[in-house]
Amino acid sequence: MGSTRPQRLLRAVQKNSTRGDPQSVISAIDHFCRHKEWAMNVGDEKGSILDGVVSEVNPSTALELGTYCGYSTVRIARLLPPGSQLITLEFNPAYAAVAKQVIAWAGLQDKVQLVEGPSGDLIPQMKELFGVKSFDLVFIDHWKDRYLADAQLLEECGLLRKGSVLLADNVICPGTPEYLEYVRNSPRYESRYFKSHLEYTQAEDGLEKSVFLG
Ligand SMILES: Cn1cnc(CNC(=O)c2cc(-c3ccc(F)cc3)cc(O)c2O)c1
Ligand SMILES: [Mg+2]
Repeated sequence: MGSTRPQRLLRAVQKNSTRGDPQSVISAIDHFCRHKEWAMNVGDEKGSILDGVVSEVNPSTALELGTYCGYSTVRIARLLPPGSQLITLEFNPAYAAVAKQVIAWAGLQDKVQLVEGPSGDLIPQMKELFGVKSFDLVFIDHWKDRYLADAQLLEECGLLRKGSVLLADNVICPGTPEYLEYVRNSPRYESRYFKSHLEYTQAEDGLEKSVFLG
């Protein structure tokens, strides 16, 4: 059985970055994806926008939907203040296994709770599993046809408070039309589009930042 792309990405991290140095892990993944094999990480250009939003929100409790190889998990966790937690949900066990090792290599395992399973089942368990009251920031980057359902589920489970920020990747490419329509037209959100490019390409993509108004 040959290696998978996530496994080759992990090997590139272990070869080309310094253990315990998150920035070097981010750079190693970006180099691998730009020069060796494209992979669906949020990437460096959209990643800088993500960094800005994380720094602005300065979350005590953050949620990520869609871990993949842990690239955005590392980007977010490296900016979290001491004592804060990032919970990241991944459906695919093979991705979760790689992400766990990437997060550990970056030395961020104490700030991150990686949970395997379907987001639709796990979101209603966040309070009982992790004692979460509400999320200050949610980075949405999983299956594009789950964005709307999971945003509404977060509302219904009382996991959003006045001022909670949703940041959604890929709202143009591959696109999340029903989610965009919802957050841009709902009186419960103040939404703004950050124009960018699909990771490691010149195709248009962007992030949608939506503040929950309560
Ligand atoms: C299988 N799976 C596990 N997690 C997921 C969720 N992520 C995506 O689907 C995803 C896809 C793309 C993308 C793929 C092909 C293409 F031509 C253009 C864009 C980019 C992204 O940033 C993504 O987050 C999918
Ligand atoms: Mg994405």
